[in-house]
Amino acid sequence: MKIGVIGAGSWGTTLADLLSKNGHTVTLWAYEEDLVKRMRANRKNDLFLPDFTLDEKLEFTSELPEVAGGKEMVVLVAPSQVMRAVVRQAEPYLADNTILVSAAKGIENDTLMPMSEVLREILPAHRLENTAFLSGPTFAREVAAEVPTALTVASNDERIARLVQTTFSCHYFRVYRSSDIVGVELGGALKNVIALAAGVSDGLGYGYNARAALITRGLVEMTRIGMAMGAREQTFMGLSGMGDLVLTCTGDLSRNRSVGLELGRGRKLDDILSGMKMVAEGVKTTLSAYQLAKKLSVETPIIEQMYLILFENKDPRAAVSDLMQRSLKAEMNR
Ligand SMILES: NC(=O)C1=CN([C@@H]2O[C@H](COP(=O)(O)OP(=O)(O)OC[C@H]3O[C@@H](n4cnc5c(N)ncnc54)[C@H](O)[C@@H]3O)[C@@H](O)[C@H]2O)C=CC1
Ligand SMILES: O=C(CO)COP(=O)(O)O
Repeated sequence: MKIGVIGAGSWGTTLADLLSKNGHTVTLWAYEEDLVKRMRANRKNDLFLPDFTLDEKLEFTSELPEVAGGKEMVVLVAPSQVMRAVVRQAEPYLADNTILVSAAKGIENDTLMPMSEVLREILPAHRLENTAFLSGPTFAREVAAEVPTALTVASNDERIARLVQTTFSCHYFRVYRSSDIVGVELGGALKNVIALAAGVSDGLGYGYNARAALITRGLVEMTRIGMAMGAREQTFMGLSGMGDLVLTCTGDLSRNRSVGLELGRGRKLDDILSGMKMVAEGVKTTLSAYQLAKKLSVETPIIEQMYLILFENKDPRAAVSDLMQRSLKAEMNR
């Protein structure tokens, strides 16, 4: 297949490399023109995925018409807050039957939309059946190193899900199918908020008990928001829900968990973010998730405390104390 990948961060670069190794003809678009020049010269993404030499057949561009035009599949891997702008610019160049695969994990600020709703708003109706959403426990560096990985693709159209599944799957990358788009993409977006909280807890020096509690109760909050948005409860028990939540709350490769760790150790958010080239999607998604939960009248105490730490400067220790001293309840798992 001829495939374009929009976004040469660590995940877009890794997926482009994988697809090229799978035998497809792949063009990777980077936002940074200089990076394109260096990737052409060195076959390395020194900004976002150093240490890996990219497949020799992979092509690079900074021109959207080149990555979008004449492609059977285009993979969207820009950060979620800029996805709308990037897709709007690329859309006019897409062929009528191009399949779009979104791999971003976030909820847009202001509109509070997951990526499927953003796409529904900006794409012409005929494109919507040709979309799929890829999510799951997938640290880019591990996939680039060909470590066994499993994840989920969701689409309304079973044929599209099957096609994406076979296009991406290989001996180290196993893709499962789902028809629950909102569940799959919200799992990936909301787990980042809980990963920030798990990082805060570890940064404060709390132990494994606290982390296990955050993961378990965090999953309940994710499920509640998801169900209020029309997702299936069962989806949150899968790779794109619990799978990605466990990975990101416990894995030291997580950027979101790292930001939380630094917050727990007492650093200020602006300070932490100013030293990062990469995106920690959970920061902006916390604001969206907090507002979305309020709008849907869903109880999400961990997300609320994470919002207060990030956006109202609340002391992390006070946030944990407030979580612990809420009124005592029966254990409700949804
Ligand atoms: N890195 C990972 O392990 C995984 C990341 N993801 C998701 O993939 C999406 C992309 O993240 P990463 O590849 O990790 O990015 P990254 O953090 O490695 O790099 C940042 C990316 O943002 C792009 N960017 C910054 N400003 C931009 C703008 N104004 N317009 C267009 N692009 C801009 C940069 O060019 C670069 O591609 C995110 O939603 C992330 O949650 C999903 C699974 C795994
Ligand atoms: O989504 C991811 C793994 O599935 C990557 O997590 P971070 O964005 O926290 O690094």
